[in-house]
Amino acid sequence: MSLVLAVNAGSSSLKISLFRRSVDNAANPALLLSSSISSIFAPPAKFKFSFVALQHRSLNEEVESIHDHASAFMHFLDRLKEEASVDPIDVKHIAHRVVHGGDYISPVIIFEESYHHIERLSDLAPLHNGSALSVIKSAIRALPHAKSIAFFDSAFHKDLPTHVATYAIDQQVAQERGLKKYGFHGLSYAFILRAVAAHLNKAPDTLNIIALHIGSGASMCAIRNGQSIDTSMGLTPLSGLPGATRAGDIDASLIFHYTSRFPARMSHDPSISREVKVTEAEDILNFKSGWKALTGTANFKEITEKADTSTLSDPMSRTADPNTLAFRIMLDRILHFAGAYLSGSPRRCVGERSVELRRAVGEAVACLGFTAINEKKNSQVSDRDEGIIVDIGRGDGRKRMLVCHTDEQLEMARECSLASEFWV
Ligand SMILES: Nc1ncnc2c1ncn2[C@@H]1O[C@H](COP(=O)(O)OP(=O)(O)O)[C@@H](O)[C@H]1O
Ligand SMILES: CC(=O)OP(=O)(O)O
Ligand SMILES: [Mg+2]
Repeated sequence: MSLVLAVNAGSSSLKISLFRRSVDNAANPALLLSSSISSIFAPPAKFKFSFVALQHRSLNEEVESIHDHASAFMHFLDRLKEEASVDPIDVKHIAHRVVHGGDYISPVIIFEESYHHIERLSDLAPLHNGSALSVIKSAIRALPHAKSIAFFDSAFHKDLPTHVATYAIDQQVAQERGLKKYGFHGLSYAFILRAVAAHLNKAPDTLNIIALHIGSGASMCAIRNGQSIDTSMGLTPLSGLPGATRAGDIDASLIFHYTSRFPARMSHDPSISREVKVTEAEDILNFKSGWKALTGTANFKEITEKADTSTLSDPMSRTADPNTLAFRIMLDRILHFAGAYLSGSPRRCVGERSVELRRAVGEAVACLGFTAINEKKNSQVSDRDEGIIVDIGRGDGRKRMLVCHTDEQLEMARECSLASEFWV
């Protein structure tokens, strides 16, 4: 039996799915079971295990001993054996999502060289590459007979136009140090592209889409003729939209207000005047900012429940309510990128999860020619919706809003299953 274990180390979660590959249908690996461990850094972690073959019978537990991605992975392996009676020895391929691949633009088997390449990029994805490597290390230790293969988020954006990928800095330095826009969430965008193409019965390379991936990390991607032509994240997953703990785009000079160069110039708060190093400023912008810093919660669902969305049409809002402010900031930044991306050809807009955010974005982009949202359809899309695509627009306009349940694990399993070089 050919089993592929697909492991997705996100910034707040670990999602794992087990697939069976069949040689005659390599493009469609069959899902056997899936698991997700969320709130990894807000203990107790929540562990879910769902058996597809058993009508999605599931196991839900809070696990005190999970405190990072590696312990989450080891807990999964224990449950795999105990609950699903799958002997890990039967798993011969493990597909790992790695956010930053640098100049690696295709999946690679993890050997010493590729491992160190990913390690060297850890600074450029501080919430991700290190966690992914800790899982890769655990996997190699626990399942030494299996091939660990890295699939890169950045690969989907490999052909960004030069003027989009280039920062206006000294180009010699930029080239020597690889300082350019890479873009991330590429496995998700690849999945969405294929799913939307199948839904519309069109070839992926004819599609124009604006895709939104809004999780703990949030980004947007303009896809023209099936290719990423712009995306909101950049050299690192810090830029673009704010995330759970990430600031998103800021004036780059803001960083100096956390360092010794600009002590307390604009504040009487003594905590700001103390000397802070650039690495600490990086830590603040990656781990201690975003909507967690604004509201106290990293869970956007809670924010949408508390935010006052009745005042969104007021462009001059002066809201002081933290949840409403966080929601508005998110909406404002999404519309900023949507406006830029929409200046090209007509597109479909694809998003997921938050009913409120979809409604707010839908109302705001209606003036750009999108069909208005059908509220009933919008609110009926469930978190767990198995139907991958839901069209939440009213009628059949050319510009439509779709909801797509993304699946980065399936994308990796499919790529892994199709790549004959991994099966020799
Ligand atoms: N129904 C929902 N409405 C709004 N936000 C949601 C909803 N469900 C999940 N979220 C947000 O998505 C986050 C998880 O995103 P996810 O992409 O799965 O995590 P990761 O970034 O670790 O991969 C949650 O912490 C929460 O902020
Ligand atoms: C790139 C990124 O931010 O990933 P995630 O949303 O899984 O944290
Ligand atoms: Mg994720």
